[in-house]
Amino acid sequence: MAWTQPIQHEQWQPAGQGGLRHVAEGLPAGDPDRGAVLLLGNFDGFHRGHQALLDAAGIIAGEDLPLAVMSCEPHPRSFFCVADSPFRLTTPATKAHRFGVLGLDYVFSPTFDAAFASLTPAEFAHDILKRGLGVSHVVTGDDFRFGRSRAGDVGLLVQLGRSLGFGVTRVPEVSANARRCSSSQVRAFLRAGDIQAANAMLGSAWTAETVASRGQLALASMLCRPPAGLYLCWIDKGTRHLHLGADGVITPERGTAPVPGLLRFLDRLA
Ligand SMILES: Cc1cc2nc3c(=O)[nH]c(=O)nc-3n(C[C@H](O)[C@H](O)[C@H](O)COP(=O)(O)O)c2cc1C
Ligand SMILES: Nc1ncnc2c1ncn2[C@@H]1O[C@H](COP(=O)(O)OP(=O)(O)OP(=O)(O)O)[C@@H](O)[C@H]1O
Repeated sequence: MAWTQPIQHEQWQPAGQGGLRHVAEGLPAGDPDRGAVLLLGNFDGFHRGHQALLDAAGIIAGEDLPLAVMSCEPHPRSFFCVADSPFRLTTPATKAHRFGVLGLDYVFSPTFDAAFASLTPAEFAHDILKRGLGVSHVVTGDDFRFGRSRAGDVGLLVQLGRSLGFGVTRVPEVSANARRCSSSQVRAFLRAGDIQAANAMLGSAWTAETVASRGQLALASMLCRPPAGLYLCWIDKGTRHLHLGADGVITPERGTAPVPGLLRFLDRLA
């Protein structure tokens, strides 16, 4: 699929209807999705660093092995309450939609709660990756941390994989314009209104979910919010000039208000 195209015309489907399999706890013995190559991380907004992990995983999986991604809900940042304002790049629905478009076989989406957060690195590797999902291989970046208090790093994961019988691939850092690609940096660009820089790091236009709110159209409340202003957006089948208010309400410069769905931010005009 042409990931680098700025606008993708795939059909929007609400959460749970995209055909992507959601695995919350584990896969039963004999399940065809056991033995997958699994990307490890949060993957909020699928940026170019994440794409590099997917490319590496695709090569390992080839034609034979299932390809999957781990992405917890809620986002660990929400669980640990480290965010004082909406920060997410994707709603659960747009995230699932993106994973479906990328051709993954399933998303492992455990509930990130106190019990999950307190798993030790060894418990995560043994109970979740090996026994629960039966992975054959996992793929991470160089800074992946896991387990209680972020105690596990990629070196430990390699050791655990060796003793438990799954492979580990560490993908080198991917940068854009001399900055490490990261969801945090994309959020910072969006909050500064630098849509082009955010999109360069994402590798495609930031795709936000819009919802009906008190008779108006608004950005989904969990989403990171660019500053109030006029934006060039792609919606449905064409570009529109849309005002974004400080409260997240979206109004068209002219014409009828768009209906709730996907809004792709292309540039900030004013
Ligand atoms: C099983 C498991 C347990 C985790 N436990 C913690 C934890 O106790 N504290 C923590 O800060 N991160 C923990 N993490 C890491 C978080 O998923 C997340 O990567 C981390 O909070 C940093 O998020 P950030 O990379 O978005 O800053 C755990 C991850 C896994 C897979
Ligand atoms: N620029 C990058 N290059 C290579 N791997 C990356 C890069 N960014 C993230 N990864 C890897 O992708 C996986 C998912 O990472 P994660 O969801 O934490 O993304 P992130 O962009 O680092 O997010 P945040 O900025 O919120 O911490 C992890 O294994 C991580 O190491």
